[in-house]
Amino acid sequence: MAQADKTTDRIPVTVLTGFLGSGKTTFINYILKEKHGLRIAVVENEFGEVGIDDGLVLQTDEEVIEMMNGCICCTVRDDLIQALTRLATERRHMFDYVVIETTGLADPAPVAQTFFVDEKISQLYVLDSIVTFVDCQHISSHLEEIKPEGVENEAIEQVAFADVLVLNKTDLVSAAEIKELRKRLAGINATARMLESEQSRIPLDAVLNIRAFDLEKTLQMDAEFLDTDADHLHDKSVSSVGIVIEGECIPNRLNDWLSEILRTKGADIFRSKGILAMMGTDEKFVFQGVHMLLNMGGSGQLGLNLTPWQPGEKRVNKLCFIGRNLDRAELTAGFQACVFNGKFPEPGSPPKQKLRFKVGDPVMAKVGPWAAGVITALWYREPLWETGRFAPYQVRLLEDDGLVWVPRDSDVLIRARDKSATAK
Ligand SMILES: Nc1nc2c(ncn2[C@@H]2O[C@H](COP(=O)(O)OP(=O)(O)OP(=O)(O)O)[C@@H](O)[C@H]2O)c(=O)[nH]1
Repeated sequence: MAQADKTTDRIPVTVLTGFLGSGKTTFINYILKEKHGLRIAVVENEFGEVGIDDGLVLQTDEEVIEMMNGCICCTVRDDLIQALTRLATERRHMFDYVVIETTGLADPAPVAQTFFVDEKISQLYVLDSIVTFVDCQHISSHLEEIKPEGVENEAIEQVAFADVLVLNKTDLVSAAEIKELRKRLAGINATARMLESEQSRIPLDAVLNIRAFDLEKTLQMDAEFLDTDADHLHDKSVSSVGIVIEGECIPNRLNDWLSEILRTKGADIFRSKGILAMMGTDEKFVFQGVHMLLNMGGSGQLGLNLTPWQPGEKRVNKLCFIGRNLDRAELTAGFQACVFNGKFPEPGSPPKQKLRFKVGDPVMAKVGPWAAGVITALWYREPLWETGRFAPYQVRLLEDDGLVWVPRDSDVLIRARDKSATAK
């Protein structure tokens, strides 16, 4: 792959755009891991009261600059100009390519415009291309959204301005849906090259250093492209709620709460993400939601390998929700209830139901496959379970001495065992 712009010595820039959750940060992490011979500086911009992406971008030797609090296409454009000027003047020896990740709600046009209308920036940088990520599962609903008068549909703008369209998350849709989507996207942008990907994995030479941005073509599509006074309006009903709360989360409560709000409000919650402290582990937990789809796990499991919570370090949970008509008080209270407040709930009384087995009985328990065990407790409960929640049995498994609890006294989950056959 070529190094910097040899002819002019200007630094090439790729602008990454694409609706919330389409796979931009996944792509950034992919390029930071790949060997491509380029030293890349990454500029991150996030829409959201609480910055999460700086934690979700892999730690590398590359330059990563985070710009927060506002949309790169409007309020922080001056910050972008300053950051790019500083990079080129103070740290020029450290990189030869720039990738800018815009927020999922950014209109790419004003960002692209910066490389033509700002004199200094246009001398230092050349806009290589606008690469737009598309979440194959969710893009259609965002393209169809009716906006208030004068407010632009960001998803359409992002597709319209793309030099390359990356149809990501092909694992979540059928081949027929992809074919249909290709037609629809071509209707908005007939000239962009389309690539398909899973986990944002695309050949890097198809998106970096391709010199695809064409000012003539852009001006034909949008005659006001270079007009710095042309204003654009964002949809004010879309906002973000950031939550920062110290403490440790109770895993099953958090899981139930997140699943419930995404199940019931996922149409309006476009995007959710967070970095969390969980009881019983020093590992940081990450959750990522796109509408109703939720991905949650230890940072290792998600391939992020964040530095674990250190001894003495305050465990501060950071979450961000972006969507339409969000209820800040309800979201904050809901999360607060998932954080352990130092008090264990009262146990309450177990149900009056008569159980089939007693302590010491040999049983087979369904833990994936059936496993032999012995009943160790009746009406078992975990200390953090809500008041009145009990499991009929706790069972010690013979194979590894592990303890499990059985949620129902039913033959589907627990059966009598012939003691002589498998007892330890
Ligand atoms: N199933 C599936 N999930 C994916 C794929 N690519 C990314 N994801 C997941 O989608 C979620 C959002 O991905 P991100 O890369 O954070 O999206 P983004 O465009 O940076 O999102 P914003 O920062 O909100 O604009 C994460 O949970 C990813 O792991 C894919 O190809 N298939």
